[in-house]
Order: sequence, then structure tokens, then C-alpha cells
Amino acid sequence: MSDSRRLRIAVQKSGRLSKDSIELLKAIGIKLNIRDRLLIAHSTNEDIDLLRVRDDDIPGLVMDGVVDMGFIGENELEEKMLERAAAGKPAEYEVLRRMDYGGCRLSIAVPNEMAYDGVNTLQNKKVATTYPYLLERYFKEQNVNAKAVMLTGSVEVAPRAGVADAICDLVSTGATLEANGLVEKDVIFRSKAVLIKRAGDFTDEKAQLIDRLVPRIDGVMQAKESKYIMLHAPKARLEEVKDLLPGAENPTVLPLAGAEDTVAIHVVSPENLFWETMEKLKDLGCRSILVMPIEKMMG
Ligand SMILES: Nc1ncnc2c1ncn2[C@@H]1O[C@H](COP(=O)(O)OP(=O)(O)OP(=O)(O)O)[C@@H](O)[C@H]1O
Ligand SMILES: O=P(O)(O)OC[C@H]1O[C@H](OP(=O)(O)OP(=O)(O)O)[C@H](O)[C@@H]1O
Ligand SMILES: [Mg+2]
Repeated sequence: MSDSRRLRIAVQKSGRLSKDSIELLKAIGIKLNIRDRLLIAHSTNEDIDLLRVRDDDIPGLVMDGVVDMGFIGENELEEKMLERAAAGKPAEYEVLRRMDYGGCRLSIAVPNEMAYDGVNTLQNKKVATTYPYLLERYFKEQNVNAKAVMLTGSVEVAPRAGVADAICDLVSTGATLEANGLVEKDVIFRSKAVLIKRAGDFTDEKAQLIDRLVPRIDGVMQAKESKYIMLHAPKARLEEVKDLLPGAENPTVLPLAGAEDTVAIHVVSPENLFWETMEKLKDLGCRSILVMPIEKMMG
């Protein structure tokens, strides 16, 4: 059984957010033994239990204080917040960090053949969606009198099935819409995964654990975007080389044994180096240009 002294974190059991959320927890040093059928996973090195649930349940679990934290898409979080607020239920939470995964948008899409001239075209029409509160909020803002029809899945087939005239669903590449003969029209919400924390007091132990984990998350996210760049550059072109390197205000410049007119440059870049930049560096006479991933960062 789970122990209330242990920090409880909810993650999606299987779906778009599962892999990245688990990978992040592992990257910040939490050892987890996840077996497919087990819905609770106990960390072996930290006082942490993982609850593996459907993503729809995560906002409620956090807002009811059943779990301490959860990884959830902003779309689902905002929808549940509106739903609970409408039902008079507590809907408090704190966003600890916005993650770099789970990026998608909630969009209105219509059948290819529909003549669409803005959202007013949907006046008195039915729109199938899993996010009725977000959609109705948008209709209200746009002064459109349309009806949101709730479907929990396979929303894209609704127009062909005669259930609705249009849909409002999550889009990333657009492949699902295209495969179903639909065209994206209005983006109503942009979303990424977030790490949220319940409201209310925490024991000192839990508060300290959270304070230790969150900077590690920052470290992992920062490291993912950053690169360690090493290259040999002609001394005479040093300033031009520095101008090309992102974040190279104070690079490490080292002499090269046996090559008076060449130096080695090392720099931690906050972003990746584009091929175009590497080509320009080469044109300046740089050689042995290496771009390496960074695993962790701190300080
Ligand atoms: N195509 C996508 N690309 C990136 N992120 C997405 C995509 N589709 C959805 N997401 C994000 O991932 C979340 C989970 O999506 P998924 O499709 O796995 O949910 P689900 O089918 O509702 O799963 P569950 O069985 O847990 O209820 C979405 O709420 C959204 O935030
Ligand atoms: O624009 P695309 O890249 O095609 O992605 C969009 C699709 O991804 C999500 O579903 P998912 O594939 O997670 O499956 P699900 O319907 O089982 O949730 C979402 O509900 C869309 O159907
Ligand atoms: Mg779901």
C-alpha cells in the first residue's frame, strides 16, 4: 500500500505523456521499477510513489489532494479546472514547471468540403470534442451560438458518422485530421505538459524533497537544449569566431601545443549549433568542430 509520508506523483499510465514523464523522473535521479500491470510504482532510492493513471484523472487527483504532484497536459488541466469550477468543486493547484514535451494545440477542424468563413460559420451547428468546457468558452468569447457534443475518443470520425458538423480536437502534425478528410481552422488553445503541485501544506520532509527535485528538472531541461562546443580556431579570427558562437561571451581559449597561430575554444552553448554556423566557422578557418550533448547542468 502507499504510505502518506511518501511523495505521490501521478503520471499518465500509457499515452502521449507517459514516456517523457517517466524519462524525466529517471533523469532527475529517481530510481523506478515500473512493471506494466502495476498501477503504483515505488521508488527504490527516494520516498516517492508513482501513481499510473489515465490522464483525465490527474487534475482531479491533484486538486483533491490525493496525490502531491502530477504531470499533465495544459489542455486537460484547464478543461478539468473549468469543469470543477462549474460544479463548485475546489480547483486549486500550482504549476511548478512547464515541460518541453506534450506540445500540441486544440483546434477546430471542419470537413474538406465545408465552406468555412470564420468561426461564425459554425452558428447553430454541432461540434464534437473531448473538451466541451474549453470549446464553449471559446464560442462564448467569439459570440457564436454552437453546441459542443462530448465524445471521449475517435472525435475525428464524428462528421462522417453524422454526429456533428465539425470537430475540436488535439493536433500535432495534422496527420490524423488529413487522414479523416478534415482541415484545421481555428486554434483555440496551445498546450504543453506541465508539472503541477497540490494546494495546502506539506510536511517538511516532502517540501524539502520537492525543493531538491525541481532544480534538477531545470538542470535536465537546460542540458537538453545546451551543447558543449569544441573547436580549433585561427588566433587572428578569434573575435569573428566568438561572434558566431551562441553564448560565447567568455569562452575558454586554450593554446595548442606546436601551433602558435591556432587556439582551442571550448564553450557551453545555450542552444544547438546550426549546420550553417558550422559551415561559416569552417570558412573562417576553424577545424575539428565538435558539438556534444550535455547530460546534466547545475549552477
Ligand atoms: N499528437 C500529440 N502530440 C503531442 N502531444 C499530444 C498529442 N496528442 C495529445 N497530446 C498531449 O498528451 C496528452 C495525452 O494524450 P493521449 O492521446 O495519450 O491521451 P488519452 O487518449 O486521453 O489517454 P488516457 O488513456 O490516459 O486517457 C493530451 O492531453 C495532450 O496534452
Ligand atoms: O496531429 P497528429 O500528429 O496526427 O496528432 C493528433 C492526434 O494525436 C492524439 O491522439 P493519439 O494519437 O494520442 O491517440 P488517441 O486517440 O488514442 O488518444 C490526438 O487525440 C489526435 O487524434
Ligand atoms: Mg485521456
